[in-house]
Amino acid sequence: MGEHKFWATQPVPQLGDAPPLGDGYIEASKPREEVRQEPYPLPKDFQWSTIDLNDPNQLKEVYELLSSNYVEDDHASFRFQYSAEFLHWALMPPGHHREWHVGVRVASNKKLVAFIAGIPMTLRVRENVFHASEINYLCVHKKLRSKRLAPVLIKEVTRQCHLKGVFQAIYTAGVLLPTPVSTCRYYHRLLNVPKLVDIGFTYIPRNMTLARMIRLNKLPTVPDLSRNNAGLREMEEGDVKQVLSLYTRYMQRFKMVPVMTESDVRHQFLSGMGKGQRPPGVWKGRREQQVVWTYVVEDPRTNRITDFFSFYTLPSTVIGNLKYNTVEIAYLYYYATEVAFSSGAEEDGRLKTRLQELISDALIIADQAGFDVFNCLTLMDNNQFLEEFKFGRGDGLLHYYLYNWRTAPLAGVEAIGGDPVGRGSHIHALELNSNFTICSRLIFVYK
Ligand SMILES: CCCCCCCCCCCCCC(=O)SCCNC(=O)CCNC(=O)[C@H](O)C(C)(C)COP(=O)(O)OP(=O)(O)OC[C@H]1O[C@@H](n2cnc3c(N)ncnc32)[C@H](O)[C@@H]1OP(=O)(O)O
Repeated sequence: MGEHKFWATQPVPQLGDAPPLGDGYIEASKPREEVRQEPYPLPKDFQWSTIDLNDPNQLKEVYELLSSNYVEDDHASFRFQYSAEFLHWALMPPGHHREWHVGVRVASNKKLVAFIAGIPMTLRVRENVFHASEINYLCVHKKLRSKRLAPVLIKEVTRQCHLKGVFQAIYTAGVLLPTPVSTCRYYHRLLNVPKLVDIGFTYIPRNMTLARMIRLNKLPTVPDLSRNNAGLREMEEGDVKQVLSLYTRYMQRFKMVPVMTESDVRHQFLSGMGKGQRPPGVWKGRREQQVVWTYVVEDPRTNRITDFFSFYTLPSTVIGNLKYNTVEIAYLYYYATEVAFSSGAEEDGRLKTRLQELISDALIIADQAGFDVFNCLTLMDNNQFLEEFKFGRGDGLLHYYLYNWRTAPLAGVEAIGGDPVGRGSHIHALELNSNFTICSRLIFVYK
């Protein structure tokens, strides 16, 4: 991994450190008066700028910076294309701080050339629950790379977190830094096969034809749990309490999870639902400006919410393709089911069956809404459906990091049946070209 001049100075586990014996902070928290009061110096010609994402012009500036300069795959074929609605949703959860949306501008013309953002959260790592910030969207304009601006941005957002009394953080990156707490792999379920072949996201293997590939990936048009009064419908405001309860209980299965409140659930699962109403029972098409898609299953006899699942939209720009500008990608978000709490359900396969019913419907909904591909990571209970649903192993890894918190490594990729390579190639018998290296919202839950 070479030398890390910056990371060697930070309170993170260093390479080669022995796994910690117990969990805890690396550096003690400081009282506010001991936190550095003035911003870190920037190179001459640049200035700090707190970004007000409620101002549509500033939101657009961030959107434009990221659209042209954010994460690309290794072959420079795809680049994340966050929409303004997405950024508004992802960066303004309940309790967010304007000061944690840190920008750098050129002093002379005020052009936004770098950005980093934090949002507050409550995190549970094993049995410890603490306030943390989730850091994301670190971006330096392509023309200003390799000038050590990134460490200054990181130090400044850290200072801003310290000023609010937050001394721990979580973040993900495609690059390997000191030192991941876990690593996950992306998996992809092809939906619009001809387009994905056209743009080079995937290809037709030698012993396969396009027609056969389309047939193999074809999905039904109506979600199964919407038939026979089985209770599938979009989540609504009135479901918040029950979804929170289901989420909280289900997440007990995992070792690293965001702890949510009612307002978090409302924000994460409803506020990005977009404009307008889709009539009940209509599965085709999408709402204007919709970022997150959340569905619940309501037991028609008891009116209890027994399950939920969600996914969000994050298109990627297709770089240099004449036919297509973007690839529409759905990312699996959170899900939970009551079945997990009925005794013996895991052992006798009922949990697996139920998860498959839910995710199968998520795929159908995404397909009907015109998504090209459905992504997920090797975390939560995703190993229960990757193979059956023809998810293909991607070539992108996502490393998870904790700042100023020590804990033994958590299972990530290994959670998938021990041999992701074999299983992955078995699933699809084809290689997927998709090194999407960072998740827009973090989903960090491991067994
Ligand atoms: C208590 C609260 C704490 C809050 C803070 C918690 C920590 C948060 C940490 C941030 C979490 C971010 C989560 C995300 O958003 S991950 C997404 C990152 N963004 C992109 O990949 C977009 C495209 N790339 C760029 O914009 C630039 O290449 C970036 C900005 C990434 C680096 O710019 P540049 O290429 O011009 O480099 P430099 O000369 O300025 O600086 C070089 C130094 O920077 C270290 N580096 C490079 N990439 C990353 C990276 N992704 N995370 C952490 N460190 C990174 C690198 O190892 C080296 O340090 P060292 O190896 O010498 O030591």
